[in-house]
Amino acid sequence: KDWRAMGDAGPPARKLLFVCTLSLSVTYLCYSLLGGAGALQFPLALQEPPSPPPSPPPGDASPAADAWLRTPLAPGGTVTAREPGAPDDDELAGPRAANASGDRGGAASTPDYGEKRLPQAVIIGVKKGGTRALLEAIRVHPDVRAVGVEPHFFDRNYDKGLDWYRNVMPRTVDGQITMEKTPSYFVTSEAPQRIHSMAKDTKLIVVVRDPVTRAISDYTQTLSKKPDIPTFEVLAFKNRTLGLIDASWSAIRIGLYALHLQSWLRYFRLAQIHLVSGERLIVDPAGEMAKVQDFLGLARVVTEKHFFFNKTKGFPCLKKPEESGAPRCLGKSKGRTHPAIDPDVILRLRKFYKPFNMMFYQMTGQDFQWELEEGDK
Ligand SMILES: Nc1ncnc2c1ncn2[C@@H]1O[C@H](COP(=O)(O)OS(=O)(=O)O)[C@@H](OP(=O)(O)O)[C@H]1O
Repeated sequence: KDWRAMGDAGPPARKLLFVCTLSLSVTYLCYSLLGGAGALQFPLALQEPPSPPPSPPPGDASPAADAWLRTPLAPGGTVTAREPGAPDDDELAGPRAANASGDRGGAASTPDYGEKRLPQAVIIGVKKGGTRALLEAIRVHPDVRAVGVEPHFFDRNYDKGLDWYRNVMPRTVDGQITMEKTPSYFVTSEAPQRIHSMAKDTKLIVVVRDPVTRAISDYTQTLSKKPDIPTFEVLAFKNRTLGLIDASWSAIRIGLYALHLQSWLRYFRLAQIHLVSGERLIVDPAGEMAKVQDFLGLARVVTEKHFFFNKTKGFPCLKKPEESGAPRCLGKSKGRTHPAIDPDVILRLRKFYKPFNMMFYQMTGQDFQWELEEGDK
């Protein structure tokens, strides 16, 4: 069965899709209703909370901790996306963000020729899925130029306008693809319509990862910045005795992939959305990159020979470029050790996500096998 064609399917398939998604939405709504007034916002409950307006550039101009490839200064870039507190791992603010635009390592690599263009392909999610690893690997391709930090245009900076967004981008010559990644787009309700109105043929890439592991990874990141937060087990439940999961907690909510994908399918055909397995990106980065390059219409330039497995890091890293430089692994905030979580809680979460995962497999025609035990995969 040609699952990828489902996005273009005729009325019966669409109807089935609608009915299934509706039933999941109702399931989610029941959760929200049972969970109390705080969650009575569906479908708004699926959106990220509105962000504060971007702050003026802060003084901190330390380099990105997490780039596989250090990015040079790009003339004119003025990204100011940031959270009220410390920026997220991939979100650099002010002057640091201005350094974001551009290319792969080395000051000489920022070309002053070519044109700044709006991106033709965007990595829209998911948070903690492996989006940085993917972006840095695809940037190795000579026909790809990407902005190094997350511009957050379609969620936080939309009022700055498309000229601002274009200016954030690196210069490209004809035939090169401009890219960016901002994982929060996937769960931003306005993002599908906004990206569609920029260019309806934009290629979208989503790196998905087992929603349970993703939630723990998300929590681990928050914990690293705010060590005093309650335990994962406490935050995961509205009522632990009743086994009622708190689906309004963003760490849980982001993993309801089927519901989020539904919003994108209102504006984009499934064939325009490429899903990368976050798990496979770690065990077989070259295999996933082959599919990404095919999707982007690029020659398969990024292959096995670009990766090696770093045992200390426990992840694949990029080999050093031929002429110079060191091998490039992602920084310390990528591939963190997760805290041990109560196995009963994990089990409960697996049950919670199962119908949403099944729906997601149906919608996409891909089985990501998140229900299988490690050994069975
Ligand atoms: N090659 C390589 N090196 C290091 N880490 C890798 C790699 N490939 C995938 N990953 C996984 O990426 C997870 C972080 O995902 P993101 O980059 O999407 O995070 S973020 O949303 O941008 O903060 C990160 O999650 P944690 O392991 O929970 O830290 C990694 O599991």
